[in-house]
Amino acid sequence: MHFLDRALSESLRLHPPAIFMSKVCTNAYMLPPCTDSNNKVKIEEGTTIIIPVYALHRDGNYFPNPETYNPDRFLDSNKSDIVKGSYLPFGEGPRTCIGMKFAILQVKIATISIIQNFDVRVNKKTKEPLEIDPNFFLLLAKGGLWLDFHKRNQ
Ligand code: HEM
Repeated sequence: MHFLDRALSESLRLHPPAIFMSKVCTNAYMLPPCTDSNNKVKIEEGTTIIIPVYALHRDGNYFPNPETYNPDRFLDSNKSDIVKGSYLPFGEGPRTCIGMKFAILQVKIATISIIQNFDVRVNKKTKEPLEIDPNFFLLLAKGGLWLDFHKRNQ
C-alpha cells in the first residue's frame, strides 16, 4: 500500500489532470525578487494569476531529473525535500480539492482490482511519446491512451 501511494503521487506529478489553476489576488502582494534580479513584482488586487501546475511539476529546480518516473521521491525520508507550493495535483490552501481523499481511495481500489485481474499492456494505437491534447482543459493524451486488458488465469 505504501508503494501504491508513492506510485500514485508520482503519477500525479508527471500527469496532473489539472495542468493549471487560476486564482484572483484579493490583497495587493509584493513578490520577492527572484535569484537573478532585484526587481520586485507587485500583484495588484483583482489580478487573475495562473499557477502553471504541469510546468512546476516538471521543473528540475524542484524535482531533480523531472522527466524520470521515480515514486521514491515520495518516500517519507524524501518528502521533506519537496518545496511547499511546487507539488499541487489537488491545489493547496482553503480551496484545495474537496474530493482529494475520495479520489485517491477510488483510484487505489480501481488500480488494485485491475492489476489483480488483468495484465495491462500498451496498445500500438497509443502514440508515444505522449503529447498533450491542446483541445482539452484537462490533461489528455493526443489520440487517446489505448490499453489491452488480458484476463489473468486464476
Ligand atoms: C484525481 C482526481 C482529482 C484531481 C486531480 C482533482 C484536482 C482538483 C484541483 C487541482 C482543484 C482546485 C484546487 C485549488 O484551486 O486550489 C480541485 C477542486 C475541487 N475538486 Fe477536485 N480533483 C479530483 C477529484 C475530485 C473528486 C472525486 C471530487 C468530488 C467528489 C472533487 C471535487 C472538487 C471540488 C468541489 C473542488 C472545488 C473546491 C473549492 O473550490 O472549494 N475533485 N480539484
